[in-house]
Amino acid sequence: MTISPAVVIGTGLVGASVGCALTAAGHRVHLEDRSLSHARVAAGVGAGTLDPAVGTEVALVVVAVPPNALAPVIIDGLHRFPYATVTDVGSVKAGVLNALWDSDADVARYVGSHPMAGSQFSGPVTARADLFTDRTWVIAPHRKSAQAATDTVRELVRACRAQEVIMDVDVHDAAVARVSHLPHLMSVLMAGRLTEVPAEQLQLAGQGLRDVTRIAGSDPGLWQQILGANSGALLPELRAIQDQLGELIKAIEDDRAGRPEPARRNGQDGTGAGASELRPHLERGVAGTRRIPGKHGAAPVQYRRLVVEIPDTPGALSRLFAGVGQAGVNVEDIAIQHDPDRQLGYLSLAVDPDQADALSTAMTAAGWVVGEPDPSPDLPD
Ligand SMILES: NC(=O)c1ccc[n+]([C@@H]2O[C@H](COP(=O)([O-])OP(=O)(O)OC[C@H]3O[C@@H](n4cnc5c(N)ncnc54)[C@H](O)[C@@H]3O)[C@@H](O)[C@H]2O)c1
Ligand SMILES: O=C(O)C(=O)C[C@]1(C(=O)O)C=C[C@@H](O)C=C1
Repeated sequence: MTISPAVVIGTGLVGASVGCALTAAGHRVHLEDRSLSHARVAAGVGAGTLDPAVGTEVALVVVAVPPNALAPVIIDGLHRFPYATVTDVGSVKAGVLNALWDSDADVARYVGSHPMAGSQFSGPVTARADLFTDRTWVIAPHRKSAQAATDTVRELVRACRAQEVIMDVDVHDAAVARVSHLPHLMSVLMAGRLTEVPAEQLQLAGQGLRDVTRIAGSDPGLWQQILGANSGALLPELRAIQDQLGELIKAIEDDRAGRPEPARRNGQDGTGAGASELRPHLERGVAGTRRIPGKHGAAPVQYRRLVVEIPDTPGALSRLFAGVGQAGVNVEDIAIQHDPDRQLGYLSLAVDPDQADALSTAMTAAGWVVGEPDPSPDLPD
């Protein structure tokens, strides 16, 4: 299946990243955007050329415009590029397809798709050729999609080094309500509360808060369109969370009421009837995080994390990784926290649980200060 030359319409974060990935894979990419400056910046970061494509030669059109603009731009693309497969990267699929059924466009050449990769940023300046590497990319053929069109989109996904998942349009929209849109709103609510927190208290913000609020920094205009396009699937999820929030509040109220007054004042653990009601909520959270697939879409793997103190000096990281390599251990993930008071950081290494003890011993013998391996299995990222 050939995907060259390709046209990317909408050269913001996702479109320019597609352009960069395809260009890096050796394909010719023509860029279009209603904002000429976006297209220019996209070309500047290596997403493709501003030269117009010859309509009859184009093999693939990737539409990466905001949700409300998707359907008309796809329809226009099907008309202007009469032999091309047209796909889009929109976050919600059913409404776009319904609009296409109502049009006179050659719908057989359209196969929708959705890379499950992005960021809180917008525009081509933040584009990255590796945005989709190893990330899931949903392909959602419909009942009239030509097999050749689906195969062309599969080739696009391969060229962007993503992992394809073929899924029905409605199943996709229900899934993203749960794994993308509801999490987004939870992050928004949490981050919104911060507007009422005094600045001196915000100084205490740690990584947990940053993890929970990152995506709340996304473009409200884009998300208003995404959420509006998927409100049917989203509302039951929101109501379920509303119920669970009520249960959580009650559990904490009962916990509080169950503590004898001195224990409550001293902040001690309660022994009253309500004291145990909170725990199932916390355990359910742990169970949920463990269901998130691991790297490369594999089954969830519970790694263990070793925390190694690392001096803030040149070459320290490379010495540390050389030591890990000599111990024959593969590092699955890393994270660094900086000590606010001392000139050192803490490097957290996620490794196979069977190798954690041996690595800890080897690193300690080599002079590193290693925290005890966390006895509880790590949760997947
Ligand atoms: N941001 C993410 O994390 C993410 C991830 C996956 C998919 N998506 C989807 O990708 C699409 C693009 O999102 P983004 O984050 O790249 O947005 P963006 O704002 O970074 O880019 C959108 C681009 O489309 C252009 N545009 C708008 N209307 C147009 C039109 N009618 N014709 C031509 N160009 C037009 C804009 O000028 C802009 O350059 C959306 O449909 C979104 O749902 C976003
Ligand atoms: O910001 C990120 O990390 C994302 O991957 C964003 C994310 C997601 O929720 O997974 C958001 C919306 C898109 O439709 C796809 C990806």
